[in-house]
Amino acid sequence: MVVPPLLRAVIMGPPGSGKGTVSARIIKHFGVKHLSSGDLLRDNMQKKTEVGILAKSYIDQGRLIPDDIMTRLMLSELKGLDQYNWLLDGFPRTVAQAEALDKTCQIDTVIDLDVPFETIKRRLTARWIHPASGRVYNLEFSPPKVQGTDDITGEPLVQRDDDKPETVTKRLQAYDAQTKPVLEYYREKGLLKSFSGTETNKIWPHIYAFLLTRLPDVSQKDADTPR
Ligand SMILES: Nc1nc2c(ncn2[C@@H]2O[C@H](COP(=O)(O)OP(=O)(O)O)[C@@H](O)[C@H]2O)c(=O)[nH]1
Ligand SMILES: Nc1ncnc2c1ncn2[C@@H]1O[C@H](COP(=O)(O)OP(=O)(O)O)[C@@H](O)[C@H]1O
Repeated sequence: MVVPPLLRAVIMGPPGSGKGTVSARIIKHFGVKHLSSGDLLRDNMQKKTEVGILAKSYIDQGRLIPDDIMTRLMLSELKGLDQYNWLLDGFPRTVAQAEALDKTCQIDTVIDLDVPFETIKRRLTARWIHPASGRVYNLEFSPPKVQGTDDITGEPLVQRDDDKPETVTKRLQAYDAQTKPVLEYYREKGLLKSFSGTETNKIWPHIYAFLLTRLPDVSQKDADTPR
């Protein structure tokens, strides 16, 4: 029997482009492991670890965490996922990170969410999260069932400090300067698959169809509309 190779995928896109939202749908349908650099950093900040304390000073300014720290953190987490299909979200964000990742494994798919900056700015001010799980809500697009509380645990939702308008502008500048070159890096390797649009619900069916060429849908079989 021929065993298909494990999925080694990355999801990219500017802050607020929907990486977390789309990742949750990918996990639900394709059962892959998800590793989000932002969730991992927020977890470290909440626990006040050495990395967390250091990361906070960068994140609050809308700046990227230095490559060596970020790469060490993510590659050490990835070691535990060796046997699984996985999806990286928020890493790599610089060419140096992408090169370090290439030294440890072979990425085969890069999903790029190409969403205009104007659309994003509006979304981020309405974003609320459940820090413990990384679940994401939006007051207009995907509100919680009960205002201010997580649907699953009933715990309070919070707004991210770095979703303030002035920090969002800095994060978008960092994306342009440091992360756009990563798109080029993967484009040249023939791995980049871009999905353009302003609404996640319109982009998602294309991503779903694309991934279906690689993995079976493991979610409930009777749900014929992929959501
Ligand atoms: N209005 C609107 N909001 C969306 C859409 N897709 C995602 N969002 C919300 O936009 C915010 C950013 O999405 P998120 O998945 O966290 O993006 P990420 O920063 O790339 O991980 C969240 O509050 C989402 O609920 C959409 O199509 N329309
Ligand atoms: N790969 C990375 N390299 C450097 N900094 C990172 C990386 N991933 C996350 N960060 C830091 O954490 C912040 C939040 O990341 P994330 O939650 O992925 O943002 P978003 O979902 O809005 O794109 C970033 O603005 C950045 O400061």
